[in-house]
Amino acid sequence: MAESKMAETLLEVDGIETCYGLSQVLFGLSLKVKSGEMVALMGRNGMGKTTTIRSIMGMTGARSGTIRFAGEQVRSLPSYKIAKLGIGLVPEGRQIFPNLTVYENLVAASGNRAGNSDPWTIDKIHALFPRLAERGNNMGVTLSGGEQQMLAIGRALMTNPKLLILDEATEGLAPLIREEIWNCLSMLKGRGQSVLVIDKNVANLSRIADRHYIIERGRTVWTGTSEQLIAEPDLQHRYLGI
Ligand SMILES: Nc1ncnc2c1ncn2[C@@H]1O[C@H](COP(=O)(O)OP(=O)(O)OP(=O)(O)O)[C@@H](O)[C@H]1O
Repeated sequence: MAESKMAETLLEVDGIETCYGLSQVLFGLSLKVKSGEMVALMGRNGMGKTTTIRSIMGMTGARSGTIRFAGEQVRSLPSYKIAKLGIGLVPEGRQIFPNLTVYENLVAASGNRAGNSDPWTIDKIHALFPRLAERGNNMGVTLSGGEQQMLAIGRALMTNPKLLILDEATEGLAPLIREEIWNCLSMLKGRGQSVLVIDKNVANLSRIADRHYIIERGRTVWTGTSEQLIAEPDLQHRYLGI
């Protein structure tokens, strides 16, 4: 049943504090993603969204608090172990492998550890983003920004993640490509994929995300559903500068 599936917490971040050297960026930040949910993380530049993702992934370890993923405590695990538990990351700046071909980028970390009954395959990724099939033999470095983002999403999906995280899903992309990425996210939500997404487009986020967290100076200052976010335009003005 969708109801009982929605009730299961996949990711639970509770009271994390994260620093870069002596500079503390997160001050007791908490959030949750339930199975099958699409959750948005919003906030103005520099408020700690990327640092939250880096903390979850173990790239910049949180010094306190708890992070549980799929029932396991992951706060002090190395990044590769956290990824293997089933988190697919589409990082800020995409970070595709520039000296591998598009095809090699897609298959480099592919797998189905979670035992997804309808796993992503290269053919399905090509059907989702036909441009990646056309450019299969091209080196990553030759791709446009939009193609790189499609590749980064395709690469993350090829790991068949329990949770897909996108940091700046559509930042810096041309309008048509942005639309393609939003359509892709809608389709993923329809498939029941759990997603944590950072983006600045509140209109699109409130169209497809189930819940939202607004971060201000390393703390969660608001959380609610899309309906609640739309009903409070003042919030967008106060915390998002819109
Ligand atoms: N490697 C780093 N070393 C020191 N400070 C950092 C580092 N990375 C980020 N910061 C600082 O941490 C704070 C939060 O940055 P973060 O990138 O998490 O914000 P953000 O909300 O993702 O913003 P943006 O939308 O600009 O990406 C900022 O003040 C930033 O300058």
